[in-house]
Amino acid sequence: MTRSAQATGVAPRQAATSAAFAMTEGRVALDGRPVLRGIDLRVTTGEVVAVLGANGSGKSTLIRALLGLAPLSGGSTELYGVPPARFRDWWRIGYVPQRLSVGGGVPATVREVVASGRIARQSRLRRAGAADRAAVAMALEAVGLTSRAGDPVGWLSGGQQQRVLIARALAGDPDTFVMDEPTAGVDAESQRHLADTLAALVERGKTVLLVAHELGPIAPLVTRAVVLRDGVVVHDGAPPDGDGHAYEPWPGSRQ
Ligand SMILES: Nc1ncnc2c1ncn2[C@@H]1O[C@H](COP(=O)(O)OP(=O)(O)OP(=O)(O)O)[C@@H](O)[C@H]1O
Repeated sequence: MTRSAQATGVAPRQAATSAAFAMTEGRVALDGRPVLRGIDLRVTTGEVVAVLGANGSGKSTLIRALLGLAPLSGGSTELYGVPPARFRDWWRIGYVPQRLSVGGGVPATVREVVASGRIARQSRLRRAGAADRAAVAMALEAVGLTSRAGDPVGWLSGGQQQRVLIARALAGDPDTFVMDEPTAGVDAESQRHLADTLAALVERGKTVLLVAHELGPIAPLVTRAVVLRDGVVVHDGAPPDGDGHAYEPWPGSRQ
């Protein structure tokens, strides 16, 4: 009897590419200390996943490992079915790091930082054009910073700088957004802007993976919570009721 896979000739591996991220038994050691201790995580298209956990539980390290920024000491991870080292479609990922790191007197304007989000979309053959300028203008509008476009980013508040980073990711129109603590230390107005921006992304079927201490106004948009404790996943499922602050202890968590 012929097996169905042989009969159809369809490789079973194809299903894996629908996942934006797929980590299997992922391990990371920093300074010789295990920080991630065997993480299995698969994030599929259209999910809005919040990574929660106490300080030092490994949230940022997980995000960095998923993007190939922190090398694995064990296990494997893939972006859209491809290991990070061989991944080329970086325009598909919009990464919003925890903080803007253009201090030290770099006089970049808000518009310039946002425009840098178009780089993965450009090539040596095609320089910035009307489509890029339109995407930057739309991204600035989406985060409510159009009127500050010409200002040096250093003049903006922490919450506004966070919005610049989000606009930079929006400008690239990626499929997946990865945000490291977009709500941390951010004023109420910026949090509301973030919630509105996320709602529009969700509407368009984008995938979102974000790290948070507390979810605040974005809580209703989150479809799944992954809770870390000491480098392992102790809950993967329904998001918390309320603002996401009550992640520990987690009812029914895997201990
Ligand atoms: N470069 C590094 N070298 C050594 N240890 C590190 C390094 N970066 C992080 N760590 C340690 O790894 C652990 C996890 O850090 P990580 O930043 O991933 O946690 P986190 O959950 O994101 O924390 P927070 O909520 O405070 O941002 C912590 O104990 C931290 O001290």
